[in-house]
Amino acid sequence: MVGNQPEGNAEQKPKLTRYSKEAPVMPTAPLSKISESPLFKELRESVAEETTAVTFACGETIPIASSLSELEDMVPDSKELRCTSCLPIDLRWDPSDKSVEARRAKITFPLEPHTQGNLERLIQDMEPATFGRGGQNVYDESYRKAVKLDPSRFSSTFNPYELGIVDAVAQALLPSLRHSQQPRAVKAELYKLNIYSGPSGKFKAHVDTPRSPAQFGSLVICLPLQFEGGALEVRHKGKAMTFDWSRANDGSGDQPPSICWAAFYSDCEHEIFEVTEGNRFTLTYNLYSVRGNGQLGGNFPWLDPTQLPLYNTIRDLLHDNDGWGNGGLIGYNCSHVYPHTNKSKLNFLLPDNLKGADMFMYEIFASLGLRVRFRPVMSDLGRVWGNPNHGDGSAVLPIVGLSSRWKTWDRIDERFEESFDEWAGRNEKPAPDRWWETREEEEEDEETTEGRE
Ligand SMILES: O=C(O)CCC(=O)C(=O)O
Ligand SMILES: [Fe+2]
Repeated sequence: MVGNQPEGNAEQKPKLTRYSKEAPVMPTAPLSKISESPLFKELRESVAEETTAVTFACGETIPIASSLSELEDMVPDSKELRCTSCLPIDLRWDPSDKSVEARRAKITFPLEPHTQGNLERLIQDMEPATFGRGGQNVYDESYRKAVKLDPSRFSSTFNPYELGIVDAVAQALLPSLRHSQQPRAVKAELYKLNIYSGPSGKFKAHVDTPRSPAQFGSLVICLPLQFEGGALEVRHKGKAMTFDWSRANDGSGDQPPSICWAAFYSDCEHEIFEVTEGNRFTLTYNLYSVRGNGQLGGNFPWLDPTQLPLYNTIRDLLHDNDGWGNGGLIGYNCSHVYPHTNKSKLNFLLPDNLKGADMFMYEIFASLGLRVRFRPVMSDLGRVWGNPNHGDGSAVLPIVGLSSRWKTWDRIDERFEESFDEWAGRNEKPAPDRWWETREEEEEDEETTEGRE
């Protein structure tokens, strides 16, 4: 993300910094007076601190009442508008054996004792859960041991909207941006039913494959069944959040049976530790950023960037005239991954699909009148050639600010691959001279696609 200095008096008028056309190697930002200043040092340090402090995952536990009257009792104060409990959940599926009666292809959660046999039938009817590796769907029990069912084969009475889960996710992970043109909202789309069974069900560290550039996260709902182990750990920038739902939700302890849920940005690495016993039963949803329905209530939860800790630091830096001269560029490496391989989609969706700290930085820059643009920036190509295998075998393409594994995106934009090859000297064409760039002929386009200040 790049913020140009705002238009101001003649001295502060912005001017774009360019990299020399002759530069054949990876451009690095020229040191300027301003980038060496103590204020800039403070900014770098604060950004590093603040961006790791921003939330990347959230979750909750919702108790299940056995009946409508119990549900009413569980909410003693009628003024309590928040949805704090839910009713039992029915799940029905298409059995592989068509002669199976409908009542035998149905489970109610919390599990009714007479439906134990149905649970076993469901597991039999499910399919091995594959995952994407090197652009292909593979089944490898040493990496992922689970069974899954596609939504075309099951339906359930569970609805994450009714329980306020989607609203909670929107508030925690996708608050609306003041400087976007319209409010944004969250759409949750049912993706799979998964069962991780003991003794060795698991899903080792991975990043979910986004189904579209608008997908910003994943939602996992854990239904009440007895299991041991199987904690979900979500990681981002050296921090980890663990959601351990074993015992918590089957109602066998002091607590009522419950629904547990977690949502996280899709580029965050996560892992399901081994289920040692029982069945860990989850519904997964893809989360998309969509246009909101308006603000008729006048109570839309905008972010107020002026209240963010970094706001003052950046404002002071901009007002520090000594060093800016004819203006300049401030570069900020995004802390999450975006669909950087497709320039038109990147510009079309931004800033609406910005996540966590990136969204805060955008708001700060925009509220200070900076013109914000997004650029994929290459870095450290040696890592691509030197270490083609990373973790689960996928090649790593490091991009400053947009560090990503190839496998994260299903379709790699061909133009991007071509430029990448050119840049890396893999063919005869001259290497592109700039990645951290602004091209004169693109200026008009950018105004219409990105000029959202
Ligand atoms: O079941 C879970 O906790 C998460 C599942 C998961 O990571 C996935 O399906 O990609
Ligand atoms: Fe996942």
